[in-house]
Amino acid sequence: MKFERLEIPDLVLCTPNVFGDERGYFFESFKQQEFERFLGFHVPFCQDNESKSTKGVLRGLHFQLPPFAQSKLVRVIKGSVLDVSVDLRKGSPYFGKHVAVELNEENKNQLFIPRGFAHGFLVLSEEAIFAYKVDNFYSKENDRGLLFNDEKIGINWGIAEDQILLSEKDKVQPILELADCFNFKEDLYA
Ligand SMILES: Cc1cn([C@H]2C[C@H](O)[C@@H](COP(=O)(O)OP(=O)(O)O[C@H]3O[C@H](C)C(=O)[C@H](O)[C@H]3O)O2)c(=O)[nH]c1=O
Repeated sequence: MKFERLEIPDLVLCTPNVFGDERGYFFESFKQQEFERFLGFHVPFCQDNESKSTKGVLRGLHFQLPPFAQSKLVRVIKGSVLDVSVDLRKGSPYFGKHVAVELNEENKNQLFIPRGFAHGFLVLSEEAIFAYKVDNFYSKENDRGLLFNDEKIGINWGIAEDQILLSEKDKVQPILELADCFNFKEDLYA
């Protein structure tokens, strides 16, 4: 697995070594030892999630409030998505900034998104199967979100808004200025 820090360095792009042969392919999708050696800390993943969505679906931007905040290790099993992470950590030099990367079944790239970020993705292919690990259990009461088209964040989703399919919840998420829930700290788990 190759690891690469992105423009917001706490976001880590992970590219697996894929072994192809006449049958198809094999790759190790997660190996705790090498993952944590790169990060320099333990990530207590405790839940795996999977969702399937059709073209134009946008899920996000979501996060959970502390102490239920979640780090995520996300990947696309089928199709292609534009994956976006927004830094919500007060005190971070990147507060309110976002990083967008394409994750798809061809590149098999994964993205590690630490606690303190809002996360969402737009489906670019006809269908996408999205799978991810989280390091804190789901807490409906602490599930929060940001508006996908908040001008203060300024995400270019690459398609007209009337082409985007949102859940009713995601149509009415608050704006960045109301997000006052994370402090930037060196130790994610302090
Ligand atoms: C996230 C989650 C949801 N649910 C239930 C709650 C609802 O009845 C149903 C769909 O939930 P929701 O519409 O919040 O699902 P997504 O829009 O895919 O939410 C996810 O979207 C973005 C991409 C994220 O990064 C988060 O992981 C997560 O918020 O699954 C559970 O039972 N457990 C869970 O962990």
